[in-house]
Amino acid sequence: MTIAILGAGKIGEALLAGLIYGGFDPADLMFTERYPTRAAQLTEQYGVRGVEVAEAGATADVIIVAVKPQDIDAVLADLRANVTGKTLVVSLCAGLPTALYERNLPDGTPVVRVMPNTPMLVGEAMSAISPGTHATDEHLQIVEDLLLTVGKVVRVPENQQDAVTALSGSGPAYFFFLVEAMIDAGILLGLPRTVAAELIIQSAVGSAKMLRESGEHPVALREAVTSPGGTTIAAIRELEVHGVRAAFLAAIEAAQLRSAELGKAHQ
Ligand SMILES: NC(=O)C1=CN([C@@H]2O[C@H](COP(=O)(O)OP(=O)(O)OC[C@H]3O[C@@H](n4cnc5c(N)ncnc54)[C@H](OP(=O)(O)O)[C@@H]3O)[C@@H](O)[C@H]2O)C=CC1
Ligand SMILES: O=C(O)[C@@H]1CCC=N1
Repeated sequence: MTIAILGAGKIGEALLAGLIYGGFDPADLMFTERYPTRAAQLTEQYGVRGVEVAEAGATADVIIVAVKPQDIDAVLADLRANVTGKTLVVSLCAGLPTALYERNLPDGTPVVRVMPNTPMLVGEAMSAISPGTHATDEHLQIVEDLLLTVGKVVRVPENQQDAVTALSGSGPAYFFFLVEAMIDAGILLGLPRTVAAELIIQSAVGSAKMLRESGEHPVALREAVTSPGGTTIAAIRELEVHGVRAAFLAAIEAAQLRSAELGKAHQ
């Protein structure tokens, strides 16, 4: 099975690296990139061929679209004439519905919409997949197997993809933002930046492992840290006073609305 990744930017390169790390033969992979210097650098690093979108469309069994949603029209125009209705098309693009691809590609084209995230780079992606009209269970299985090499996969109805995008697609950015803010707090308290960073990053990794491995609800884990009359409850009170929970609800809702907007721009 040959796979072409269209747009080897942040998420496209993460997938390329992850697939190779997961055992794919670089000879079965190709990518497209607009700038020759970037393409040459990727070829040198991964041993994968850079090609034009037209060649990728004509030769690959699976096309994975990883360009920004704003760039999709040019890609569809280049693909249209070069794919057959049998090529499996996988979209990683926020907001873009499978119907957009189905309308612009040959009749019967199987399309699977995916929302991955960047922890793919370390084999810890969370990806959600949804079939378009012509994607069969077999197509979904192909995509699921590909993504299992770089992390976890869930299947969701397509109408949940904007919410997924807001939660796990953008999610790593919220955690990084939190870590950044906590390191700044360490600076405020007079700690050297390197020490503050080590304290917070290890606390983040340890907390994530506890969430995954203990099977406990986050509330129970937080309560176990929160001693009566102690330090943690003093901090939690400030988080509540500053509306941090409400800020997360509003922020994630805004991300969902933006995902839906990106889709509407291409209807
Ligand atoms: N970053 C993330 O965490 C996630 C991103 N996504 C989705 O993945 C997609 C890519 O995002 P991201 O990787 O962040 O963006 P990037 O801008 O890093 O990557 C997009 C890449 O596509 C290239 N490109 C654009 N048009 C073409 C074209 N016509 N032919 C070939 N290459 C092209 C761009 O080149 P150039 O640099 O020249 O513009 C760029 O290298 C988006 O649709 C996004 O919604 C999904 C989940 C998570
Ligand atoms: O910010 C974005 O639009 C993309 C989609 C999800 C994560 N990054």
